[in-house]
Amino acid sequence: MASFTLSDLEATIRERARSGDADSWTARLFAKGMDKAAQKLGEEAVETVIAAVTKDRDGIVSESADLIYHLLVVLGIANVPFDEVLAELERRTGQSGVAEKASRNQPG
Ligand SMILES: N=c1c2ncn([C@@H]3O[C@H](COP(=O)(O)OP(=O)(O)OP(=O)(O)O)[C@@H](O)[C@H]3O)c2ncn1[C@@H]1O[C@H](COP(=O)(O)O)[C@@H](O)[C@H]1O
Repeated sequence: MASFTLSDLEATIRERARSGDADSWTARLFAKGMDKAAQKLGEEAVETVIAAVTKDRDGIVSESADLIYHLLVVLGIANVPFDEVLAELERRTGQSGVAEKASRNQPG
């Protein structure tokens, strides 16, 4: 079980973004802004999908790591703390996804 948490990664991203270092991928993405960061997030999502459908297990692990990192960068640029996403996930516990979807599709 990894001891590294998404909070650790979020803190690193915040620190690297502030650093403005030219050799920091994070700082470069923050400098380029949301459009570029969101584009990278989309690319990593597609690469994760490709790894999944081709049953490339190592690829799924590696592309998921890229995907999650870039999601945290996008959240950082949007000033959304990851804790807010966790709170939303917590709010959803206890309700099945199927029931939630059905409740959204009620007429009126
Ligand atoms: N987890 C990551 C992480 N995952 C992916 N990446 C970078 O994201 C970039 C993705 O670029 P590309 O799309 O060109 O790479 P690719 O997806 O392999 O694409 P292909 O070349 O395969 O098409 C690469 O430069 C990766 O190094 C990351 N960069 C940083 N981090 C974390 O952020 C920390 C700070 O990094 P810096 O900001 O670079 O100091 C690091 O110590 C890590 O903990």
